[in-house]
Amino acid sequence: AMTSLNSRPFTVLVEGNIGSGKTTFVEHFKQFEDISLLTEPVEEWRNLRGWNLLDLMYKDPAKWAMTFQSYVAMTMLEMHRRPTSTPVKLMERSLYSARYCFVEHMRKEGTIHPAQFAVLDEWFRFIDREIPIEVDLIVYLRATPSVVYERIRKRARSEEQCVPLSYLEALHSLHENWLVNRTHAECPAPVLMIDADLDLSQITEEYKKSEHQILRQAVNVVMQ
Ligand SMILES: Cc1cc2cn([C@H]3C[C@H](O)[C@@H](CO)O3)c(=O)nc2[nH]1
Repeated sequence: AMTSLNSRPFTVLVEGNIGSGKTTFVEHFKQFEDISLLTEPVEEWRNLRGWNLLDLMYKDPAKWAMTFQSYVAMTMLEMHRRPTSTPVKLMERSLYSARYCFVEHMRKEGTIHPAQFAVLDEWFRFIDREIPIEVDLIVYLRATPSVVYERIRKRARSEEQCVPLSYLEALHSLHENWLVNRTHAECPAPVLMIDADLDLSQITEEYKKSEHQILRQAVNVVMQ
């Protein structure tokens, strides 16, 4: 296994809409011993001391979105800061998709009150200013909203069955703003786009494209 010569691992964020295949993508990299995989801690959000915050949020967003997003942000910060012994670290989602996609949408929709947004945004700014979070590459699983809508229905994660297509379209636009139009300067890492509309049989070829990018860049970092 490659040993990392410098203090921190080559860090890759895996980003994309609900149902775009992030967990499947991350698990594809289980085959590499030099990569640590940090999947989205959905089970923590579904059971915090017995409370299913994900379900509470979907059932009563006005009451629970703020609580849910503040816990999500904490779990994301923990993942960003989690030490890994491998030269490469792959993370599913991030504090950036939390702020620029989900919290941003809830602010625009009024699901989160402006005063609640101000508190969350102060937290994000504080973390961005005070806590070093390094990102070297973002893999964007770019999918059409109608495609992920169908997948969510098939996947049948109970809390998500009420997710309307309009929500997925709004989240898609926010991902496009962030990762294609690059409207947020706080996360300047290069973006590698994957066509996530492809179904499982075809997508392995797409993964290979990113494998090469990730491992080659990782070797560069390690050999620096
Ligand atoms: C960073 C971040 C991830 C994330 C996921 N979610 C929801 C979308 C999916 O239904 C589920 C798992 O990604 O959690 C959310 O509402 N807010 C989030 N913020």
